[in-house]
Amino acid sequence: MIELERVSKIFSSGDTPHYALNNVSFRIQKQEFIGIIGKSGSGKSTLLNLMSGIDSPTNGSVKINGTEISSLSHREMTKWRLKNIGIVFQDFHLIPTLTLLENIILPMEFASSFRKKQKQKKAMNLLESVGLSGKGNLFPDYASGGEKQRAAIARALANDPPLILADEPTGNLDSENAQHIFKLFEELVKNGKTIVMVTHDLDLSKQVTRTLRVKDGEVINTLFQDKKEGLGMQ
Ligand SMILES: Nc1ncnc2c1ncn2[C@@H]1O[C@H](COP(=O)(O)OP(=O)(O)OP(=O)(O)O)[C@@H](O)[C@H]1O
Repeated sequence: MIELERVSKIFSSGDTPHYALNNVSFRIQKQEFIGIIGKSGSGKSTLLNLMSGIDSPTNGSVKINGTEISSLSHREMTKWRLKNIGIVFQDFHLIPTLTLLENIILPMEFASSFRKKQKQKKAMNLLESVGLSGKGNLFPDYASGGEKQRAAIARALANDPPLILADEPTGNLDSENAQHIFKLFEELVKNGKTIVMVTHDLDLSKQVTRTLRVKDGEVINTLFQDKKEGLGMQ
């Protein structure tokens, strides 16, 4: 599903190049639930931004589902991303002037051939699947943090992408809501999605199926989580 080969990302400040990522290679299979962990500034968000095509690598190859995404033009990338990747942010990024339901319909307006009624129905189904039945007419400002994040996840699923990338999706939530979001992700993985989630939450990072640890721009090890036997090094 995801294949990074010798990927580097260099940001230049003045004359000094800064390697946000340095020669990173790994693969992620379909239906894995990956946690990306590491200290602040280690390169986690940069890694996620390269996988989503929000940013492009200085060197190396990023393939998602066989597509070399850095070879896509900006226009092609936008179109491709709408169908292939759902993105969930720590601070939700919901549009405040649209209701939760309208926020979920929005990505379908750009990428779905559904008629208006079908889009509405799909959005209602998604709302129900994230436990927000009856909340579709709420504006984001009147929804709780957990509700906003669930709506943001429903929006990420609107065009049924195979891959969900989430940057600190539980960072603004209390532990109970964080667990709800985590359970929702687990359910999505069971139903065929692949999820890559940056997290600072150690409890959650112990519950995913695999962890990539980023340190100073390098992915230094890969831990497999076997729920019965605990963590084991690959
Ligand atoms: N656009 C940019 N220009 C210059 N430097 C950048 C840019 N984006 C990130 N960096 C630098 O690259 C490094 C990695 O940043 P990144 O945001 O990926 O870290 P992170 O692990 O996600 O941190 P955090 O956990 O605090 O969000 C940092 O040193 C950061 O300052």
